[in-house]
Amino acid sequence: MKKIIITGATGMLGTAITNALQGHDLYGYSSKELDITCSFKLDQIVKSIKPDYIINCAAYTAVDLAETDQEKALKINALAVQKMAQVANQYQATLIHFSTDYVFNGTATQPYLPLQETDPINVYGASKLAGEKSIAQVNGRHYIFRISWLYAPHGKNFFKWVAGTDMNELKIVDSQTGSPTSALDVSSFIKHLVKNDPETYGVYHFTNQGAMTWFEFAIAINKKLNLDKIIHPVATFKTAAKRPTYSVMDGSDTIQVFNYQIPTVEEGLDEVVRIYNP
Ligand SMILES: NC(=O)C1=CN([C@@H]2O[C@H](COP(=O)(O)OP(=O)(O)OC[C@H]3O[C@@H](n4cnc5c(N)ncnc54)[C@H](OP(=O)(O)O)[C@@H]3O)[C@@H](O)[C@H]2O)C=CC1
Ligand SMILES: Cc1cn([C@H]2C[C@H](O)[C@@H](COP(=O)(O)OP(=O)(O)O[C@H]3O[C@@H](C)C(=O)[C@@H](O)[C@H]3O)O2)c(=O)[nH]c1=O
Repeated sequence: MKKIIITGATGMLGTAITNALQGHDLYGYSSKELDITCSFKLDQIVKSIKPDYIINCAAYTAVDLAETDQEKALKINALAVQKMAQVANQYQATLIHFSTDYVFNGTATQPYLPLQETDPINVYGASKLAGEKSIAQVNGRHYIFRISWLYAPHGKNFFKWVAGTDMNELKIVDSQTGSPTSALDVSSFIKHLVKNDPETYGVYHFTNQGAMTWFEFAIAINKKLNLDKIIHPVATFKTAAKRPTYSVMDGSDTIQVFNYQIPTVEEGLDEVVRIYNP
């Protein structure tokens, strides 16, 4: 049994990780209970709990809003993360942090490797990259997992939007390719990591295996849930933030280093569909 702090514990990933880690000595904090930008409170909590792990699920994730709220995105996704890495180091805790496929510019034609050049094309991606860099500077016991296109039976996400919208006809972009990733699969992996920690710190990619466009993902959701919606592919969908055209990430290091078989995109979706309760 490990002592584990979870920040952003009521968000999509935080909820899934909290569920997966039941049985450990968990200290989960919503944004109201612990605002990670409050470094004094963060320090106080870590000092008093002295956890084995801090799992940071707190983040500014509103990709479009970030374009006009750069300061807040940076404060939460970079400055607070830097402090968290320092505090984790100070009290000998291992930090598990999550980043995104949006650190890449999307011009690649093959899956991105963890050490491949980053070049975010939107403010959210830039703020998450700044968070990664500030963790690396501290150079401690820190894992960074870049995940992508996260969805779950709970929380706010693309799967739930397609499943729950009243619209019978949807227009969905087929000009962006990535790997939809189940938060349940990320959580099962984190459970495995906490149990079998190889202590090989660094940046890793974790996504469900396989790739598709948002349009193809919408089609798959429509089919698996028997929604009977009409879904049209479109080349563009106007949004404030640019999104990478191709953001598939290579997770073979993760599979090897952690000795873990990552489920496919289809397996991930099947499990979420099975649990989803409209
Ligand atoms: N969602 C996705 O598609 C992807 C997510 N990621 C990364 O995965 C991680 C988890 O994301 P996800 O669960 O989807 O995000 P959510 O937006 O569902 O959850 C984020 C949580 O962070 C909380 N939060 C926001 N600001 C603060 C703060 N200052 N202090 C404490 N908590 C705060 C939010 O609380 P409140 O709601 O009260 O503001 C919310 O509960 C993030 O690092 C994200 O960048 C990576 C790739 C894809
Ligand atoms: C609502 C809607 C969206 N879209 C497009 C817009 C966008 O390109 C794509 C997905 O839209 P979303 O806003 O759900 O996704 P988005 O916010 O871009 O999701 C991202 O979130 C952050 C947090 C990450 O880290 C990324 O990995 C990624 O998951 O679908 C349509 O084509 N038609 C529509 O009707």
